[in-house]
Amino acid sequence: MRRVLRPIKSYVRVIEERNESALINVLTQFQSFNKLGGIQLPAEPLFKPGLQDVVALETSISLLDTEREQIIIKGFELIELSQEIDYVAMIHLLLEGSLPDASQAEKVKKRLGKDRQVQKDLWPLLAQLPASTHPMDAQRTALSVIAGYDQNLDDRSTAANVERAYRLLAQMPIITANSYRLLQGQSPLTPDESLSYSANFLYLLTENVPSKLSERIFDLSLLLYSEHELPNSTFAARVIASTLSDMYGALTGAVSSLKGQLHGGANEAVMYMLLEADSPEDFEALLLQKLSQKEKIMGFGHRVYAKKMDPRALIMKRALMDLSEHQGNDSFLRMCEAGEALMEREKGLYPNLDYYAAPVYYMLGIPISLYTPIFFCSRLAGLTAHIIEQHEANRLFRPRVHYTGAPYQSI
Ligand SMILES: CC(=O)SCCNC(=O)CCNC(=O)[C@H](O)C(C)(C)COP(=O)(O)OP(=O)(O)OC[C@H]1O[C@@H](n2cnc3c(N)ncnc32)[C@H](O)[C@@H]1OP(=O)(O)O
Ligand SMILES: O=C([O-])CC(=O)C(=O)O
Repeated sequence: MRRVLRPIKSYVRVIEERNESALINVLTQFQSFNKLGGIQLPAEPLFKPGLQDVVALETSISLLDTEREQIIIKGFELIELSQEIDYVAMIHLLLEGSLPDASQAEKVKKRLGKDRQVQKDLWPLLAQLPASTHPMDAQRTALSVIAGYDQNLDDRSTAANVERAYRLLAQMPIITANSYRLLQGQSPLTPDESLSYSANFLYLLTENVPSKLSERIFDLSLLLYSEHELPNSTFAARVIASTLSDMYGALTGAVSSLKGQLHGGANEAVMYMLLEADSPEDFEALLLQKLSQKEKIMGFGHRVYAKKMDPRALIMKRALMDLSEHQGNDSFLRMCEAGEALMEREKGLYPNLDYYAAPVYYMLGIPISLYTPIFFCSRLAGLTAHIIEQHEANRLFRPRVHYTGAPYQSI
């Protein structure tokens, strides 16, 4: 009897609280009771288009706490972290679970430096890709190739996976920048050992040793992109990892997911849109025209933040202000501000991180088709942590469907 009463009480409570995801959990319990011959309820289809608000898994990595407007990563808040630590410390936090002290930070830096050796066979292979290949597709191809060099591929233990994660974090910036160079018919660059992780990455992307300001802003962008709970790409990676497929396989799925314009691909789309306009007025007219044609405006809206500003966008906006002041050119800043005001007025929508990351990358001199690949390189820290967590406590993902096809008929 107690087993029957407990879900009824929870049902009443969640109805009162209008808590949808809790309601789903309780309905699941009711369904089990149905099966056990307990109380009878009409079968409720547990169907949420796009899995909106569905709690799909347990994680100790991160949470978007929308009520407190906080992005919690391993118990710390991302925006607070962005004022205190660099991207390398974030890698330590995500892979080791704690903020590094000075000697641990030094160790991670050394480890990322040591693991930079990319298999030389990779360059001739990537050079054979058609020149029109998007660098994200080159990233995906490279991941498949380097899987073949992993002597330990079937070892999904945490130790082996952490080792792999560090190696990928060390190599992927080099692979990303050099695959772009190869696609342009240029030869690969060698990393500059004297530079920090982020300065070296930016150097490989632009062929220029960055100023301190550029280095700081680029590092900040990597940190802000590094982890964000369960976006489509992270879910894709965990779904693949849940078959006990390896880290490279899970990451190739994540790259493909991230490439789409509704997700990571938005940062490139934002930049192409900004370049279509010459002035804030011109940009407003462009956005109004797109809205009148029911087009989505890239860089606005978010499944979880919905009608609130992505807190990361605010930090990137400040970075754009700093760069604009330093370079004596505020044309993109003024266009972005005009777009932001217009979208708030017309649609009640606010920018996400991609909206301000795009002009920041442009002003840092980075080629546009590398914006989403950079997002992937940064997100590798979070993605690998999620794949490790999935392999540590695995349950195969295998949901059901709401069938809308024809009913059974005999042939
Ligand atoms: C780092 C990241 O990956 S952040 C996301 C980056 N992606 C983008 O910037 C792409 C543009 N944004 C979007 O397409 C959406 O806001 C998403 C995909 C991010 C979230 O989408 P969902 O949660 O599925 O919301 P959905 O697309 O159903 O939109 C809800 C309503 O807001 C509108 N809306 C949402 N975003 C936008 C937008 N960017 N431009 C115009 N209208 C929008 C929709 O048209 C819809 O309106 P309607 O109810 O009148 O039909
Ligand atoms: O959380 C999401 O759905 C998308 C996003 O902002 C990210 O991956 O950084």
